[in-house]
Amino acid sequence: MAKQPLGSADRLTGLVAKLAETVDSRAGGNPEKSYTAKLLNSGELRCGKKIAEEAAEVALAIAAEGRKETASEAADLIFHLLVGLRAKGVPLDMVADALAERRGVSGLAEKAARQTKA
Ligand SMILES: N=c1c2ncn([C@@H]3O[C@H](COP(=O)(O)OP(=O)(O)OP(=O)(O)O)[C@@H](O)[C@H]3O)c2ncn1[C@@H]1O[C@H](COP(=O)(O)O)[C@@H](O)[C@H]1O
Repeated sequence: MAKQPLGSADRLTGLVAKLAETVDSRAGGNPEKSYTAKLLNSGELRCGKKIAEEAAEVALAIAAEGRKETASEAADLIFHLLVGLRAKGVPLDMVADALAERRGVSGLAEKAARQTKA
């Protein structure tokens, strides 16, 4: 079966932007009423562990499950990544800066430059 392309990110970025606002709004909230508040309250280590767990689930889904399961695990990972970034105090603009700096630089060229430096 031909693999579908990623397609437009417009809808996803809009939803991620709203989710980021929700995550921000939950900081300092009641952990008994909000999973986000509970996770943020649990600290950076716990948030980091959840991201590792969710990332492993995405990896397993990509390797061995269907597209729907993979999309669902990816959504979990995006949510937990936002919570982890909030827990760490890393604004999305900083991630945007990191991504923007790499634009147009081939991953292979970047790796070769690192190996020359080492
Ligand atoms: N997108 C999500 C989202 N994705 C996943 N999850 C939760 O993430 C949790 C972790 O999944 P697991 O399978 O690891 O469950 P678990 O083992 O019970 O979790 P842990 O005890 O290990 O933390 C589940 O309880 C999911 O419901 C989410 N919880 C919240 N959101 C969004 O955040 C908004 C605010 O949620 P609250 O903060 O709960 O009000 C929601 O309206 C959603 O838009």
